[in-house]
Amino acid sequence: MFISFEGIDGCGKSTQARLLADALRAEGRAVVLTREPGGSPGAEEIRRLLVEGAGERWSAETECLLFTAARRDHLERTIRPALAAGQTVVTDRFADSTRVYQGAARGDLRALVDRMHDLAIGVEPDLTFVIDLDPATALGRGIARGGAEDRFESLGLDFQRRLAQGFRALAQEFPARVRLIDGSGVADDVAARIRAAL
Ligand SMILES: Nc1ncnc2c1ncn2[C@@H]1O[C@H](COP(=O)(O)OP(=O)(O)OP(=O)(O)O)[C@@H](O)[C@H]1O
Ligand SMILES: Cc1cn([C@H]2C[C@H](O)[C@@H](COP(=O)(O)O)O2)c(=O)[nH]c1=O
Repeated sequence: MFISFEGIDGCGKSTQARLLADALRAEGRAVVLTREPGGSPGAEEIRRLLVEGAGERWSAETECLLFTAARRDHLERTIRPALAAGQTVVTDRFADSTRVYQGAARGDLRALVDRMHDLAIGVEPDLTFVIDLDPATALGRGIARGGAEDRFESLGLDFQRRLAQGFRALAQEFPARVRLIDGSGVADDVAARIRAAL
């Protein structure tokens, strides 16, 4: 089974991906917990170019190409081999992030995103959890966490609001696969909502 977690920066998806992977392993399943951009050595190199790059280094179009290239490597080197071996794959972000970040929030590039996806990726998760959290709360969690903001987190509250809207719209666009999960409250409460949906 192939499961992805999606949502705005700081919504809690890494925490929830880890909790779900731990819970499935405790039930005896073999689970590969991975992330995007990254999840394979080559894709982690592309991640450094993308996420740690300076402010306006890349256009939204170039970002779309780079995220897609990273995803192709992740798919070839990590996701497909794990699924072929009968393992469950839990990924922190996948193609929906490109649909929302590059396709909607950074520009009106959804047609390009879809063409790149069809050309180079062509698969979707079986199930996607979108962690839905108020952007101000997510920003507050990020500030409490401390450390360096990444290039996208520094784009501000209005950008995060556009993202949140874009992620909610995914649940309507892909109702068979995408589940919107209320991300408010403590992590264990959010995890319980995810288990109920699973
Ligand atoms: N339900 C929760 N309540 C309060 N704090 C939380 C909750 N879930 C996660 N956090 C904390 O909020 C911060 C962001 O969480 P996490 O890294 O899981 O989010 P994320 O969506 O993966 O963020 P990013 O996209 O920025 O990597 C972390 O410090 C984490 O410990
Ligand atoms: C896969 C993907 C990611 N992004 C953005 C979203 C985040 O701001 C960063 C990744 O950082 P995280 O803390 O590991 O979530 O990259 C994007 O814009 N497009 C994508 O396809």
